[in-house]
Amino acid sequence: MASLLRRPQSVVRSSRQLLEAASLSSTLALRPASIPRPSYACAHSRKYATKPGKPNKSDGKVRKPGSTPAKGMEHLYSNQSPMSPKPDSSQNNSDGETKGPLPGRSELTPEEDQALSKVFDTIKIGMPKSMVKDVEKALEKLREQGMPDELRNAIKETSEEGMSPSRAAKLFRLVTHLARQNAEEIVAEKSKEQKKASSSHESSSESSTSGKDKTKQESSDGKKKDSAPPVYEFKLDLSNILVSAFVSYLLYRLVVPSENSREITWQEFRTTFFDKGLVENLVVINGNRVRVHLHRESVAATYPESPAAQPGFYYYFSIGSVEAFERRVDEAQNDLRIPSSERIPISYHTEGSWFNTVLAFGPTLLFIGAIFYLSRRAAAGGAGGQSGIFGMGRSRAKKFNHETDVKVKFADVAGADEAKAEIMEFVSFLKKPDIYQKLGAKIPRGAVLSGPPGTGKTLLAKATAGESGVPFFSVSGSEFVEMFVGVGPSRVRDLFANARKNAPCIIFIDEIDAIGKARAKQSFGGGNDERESTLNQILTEMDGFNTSEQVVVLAGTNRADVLDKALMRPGRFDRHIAIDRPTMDGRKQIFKVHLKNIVTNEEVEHLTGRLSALTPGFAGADIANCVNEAALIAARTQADSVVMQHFEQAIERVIGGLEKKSLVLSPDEKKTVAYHEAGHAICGWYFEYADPLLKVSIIPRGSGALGYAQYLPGGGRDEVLMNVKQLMDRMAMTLGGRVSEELHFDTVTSGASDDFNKVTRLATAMVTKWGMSNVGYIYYPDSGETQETQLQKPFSEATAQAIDAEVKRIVMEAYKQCKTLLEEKKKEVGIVAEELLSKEVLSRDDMIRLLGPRPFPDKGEFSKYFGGGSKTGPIIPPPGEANPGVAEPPAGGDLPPPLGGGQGAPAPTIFQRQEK
Ligand SMILES: Nc1ncnc2c1ncn2[C@@H]1O[C@H](COP(=O)(O)OP(=O)(O)OP(=O)(O)O)[C@@H](O)[C@H]1O
Repeated sequence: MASLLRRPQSVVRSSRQLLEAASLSSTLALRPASIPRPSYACAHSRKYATKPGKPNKSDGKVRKPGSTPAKGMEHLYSNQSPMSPKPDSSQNNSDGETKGPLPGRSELTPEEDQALSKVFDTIKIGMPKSMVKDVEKALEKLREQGMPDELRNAIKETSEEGMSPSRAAKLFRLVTHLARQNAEEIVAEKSKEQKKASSSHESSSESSTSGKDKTKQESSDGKKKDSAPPVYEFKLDLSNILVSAFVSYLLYRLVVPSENSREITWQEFRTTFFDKGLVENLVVINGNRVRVHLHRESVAATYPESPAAQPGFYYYFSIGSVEAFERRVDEAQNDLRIPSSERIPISYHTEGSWFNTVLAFGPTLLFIGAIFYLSRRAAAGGAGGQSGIFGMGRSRAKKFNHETDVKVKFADVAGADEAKAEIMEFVSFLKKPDIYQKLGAKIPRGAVLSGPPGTGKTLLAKATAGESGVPFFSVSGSEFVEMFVGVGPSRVRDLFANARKNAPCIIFIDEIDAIGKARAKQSFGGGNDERESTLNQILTEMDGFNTSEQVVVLAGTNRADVLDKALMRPGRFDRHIAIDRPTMDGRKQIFKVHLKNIVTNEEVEHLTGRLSALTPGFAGADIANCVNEAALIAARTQADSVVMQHFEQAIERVIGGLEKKSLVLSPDEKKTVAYHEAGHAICGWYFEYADPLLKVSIIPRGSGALGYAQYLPGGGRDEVLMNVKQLMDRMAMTLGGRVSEELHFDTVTSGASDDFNKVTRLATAMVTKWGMSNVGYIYYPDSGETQETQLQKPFSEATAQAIDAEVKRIVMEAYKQCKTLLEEKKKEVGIVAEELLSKEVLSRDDMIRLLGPRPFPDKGEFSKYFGGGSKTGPIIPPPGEANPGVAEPPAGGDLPPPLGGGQGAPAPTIFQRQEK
């Protein structure tokens, strides 16, 4: 014990901290853990102090009043344990107090006494006085009754041979026992004192009547004390001290390596111990370290102050190799002429600390643990363990519950009436399969919904699930593809297995082209095997359904043309539902759907009509975005409701891109842009078949557009066909910008490149696709349009030259047409350009004001929504348009092609800035 306590200062320090922490703890919940049982008993005895229970004199045991020990715990409070003192009358005085060490114990040695005092002194610093008293009492008790031999031996053993789990457990048991015994005695003493005090009290009250009142008062005080809730007072007893010190020591030993050894050099070893004959033997540990065992008595005599005199203390030194060490020891012994019979014995040991052992086996154990855990997880997941390692093969499909998640109904999908009608059949099949089955009809397996992005394919699939009230599994084609081989097919299997379990249900595979692309005839390098096997698995699964299984597979794609033929055959995706960009009426409906959530006071019919006329070529997603954008603009300007102007700004922004406030043009540049745009505007105004002009602007927008003129193709009608006259007028109008520059300036700029691109595309299409030239009635696909044209042109060199010549001729014709007009209308161009320079934006009403009404009647519903007296004035950009939170929309050049399946889109003529 002495050596244990004497050694590290830090043991003392840490034990003190532990005690302080325990004493400061105020919550009762924490106490049972930090306060050992004897203290708890103390508290209880105090509670009943005014009326103590009668101690059982017959067995001399001290017990908590009113309590009997629990079954099996009797020995805890008996004196029968091996460490308990045997009742011995010779050692008890009349008060029953013990004198001298108890049996099984021996007195503290002076060193132990000194070390303990040191520990207790440190503990006492800063402690409340009442506690200091207890600490002193505890030490006094230990001095009086001595240290149990068993404990002393265990400590000695530990300090000599090191700590081991069994020794730690033994020490802990012995120390706690000692502490408990000590506490019991203190409790007994206290109760005795209290008993004495109360009896003397009674006698004094009997003898003196004058003291009656006082006694009453005191007894009432006592009652008060009794009735008051028991307040626990922390008492520091020996058990606290010892247990805390011991726990601290254990912790300390675990964290800090043992200090009962010290490294020395060979020279020190030799001069201090070896040459003086103090070495008993040497132990080589692990071939790299030598532990020096000394003759303790001789060391104590030679160096009384040295720690080496203490048992369990060792010096050690490091060695390079065992051979070199042995040679050195031999040489040293030879020098000292030690006879071979008396030479110092050297033994060899291999030692490994717990920590090293754990460290050595740690990675292996971790690895085994990880494998075990992952294999269990893999086994647990997936159908029949098919999910593969780490659950990788499990399907990533999200399951939407029809009751909670899928709230979409067909009413939410506007404008896709044909597609809705087609898909409705699936709904009735899922709802009432009997109608079909009783007639022997086989139900379609699935449908591919194809169309441009944002046209509502996913929405339609969700609506199908919502209407039929079945679960909906949504997964993207790309989620099947992983870097591991076999994961794709495994996920497909899992998805279909899940779907079968949840039948009737709908599986929706979005972007199926990611896996459903036509399998290559010959594969270069075989890189697509995984994708193909995933596709094969889908084919197999879809074949595998029997006719009564109510699982419908819907797929969405933007590229139905690239899908594998096998996927589209009857029995798999039987139905092919094309969803195109909405028509004017469709857009109206979609606007109505999305306007439901918007606060606006505009008349809905007029608003939706005008907006749908303004947005040809917009898909449902674009419309949803426009409506939201308008609401954002309105919010930014702190308007109470969203008005037409906000919607138009939103559309303009989507078409033309974000306004570029930061781009400041020089006056010359601005003038060029104004005349360029005025050229377009005049052409649009005076060509009979040109698209009616909506707006001209010279505010820079988007990526590189310095100004633009916006037209309404087909006058707001959905144009299905375009004739040569319309095409020529459109091309001439597109060239109006450059021609105007030529006519008004002595040089031209690079701003017309986008116009030339459009004109060339139109002229080429007229020659190669629409049979409108001398080349003839031939269709030449664009390069890359089909697999064949990817590598070679579908026409000869001579035809190529002829095509070039024809394209050039058509463009030149359009140029001439434009030049003739603009030369004639040079004055009007000037008027519009100057107005543009002052106002920056001109609307149709401004044009009417400047040029008079357009000389040709407007087509379609144009005049209904854009006729004179339009409800809106020119669109003035709101202050601070720049909105960093909204993604920049595509530039005008990225708009849908001018002629895409009969849908003429409003490609504004854009004055392009030269890209560096
Ligand atoms: N016909 C429509 N009626 C109402 N809203 C629509 C319509 N079409 C599209 N939308 C809106 O556009 C959003 C996007 O549509 P959806 O995700 O269905 O497009 P998609 O065709 O699946 O696109 P992608 O091909 O890129 O996957 C919808 O959430 C909806 O707000």
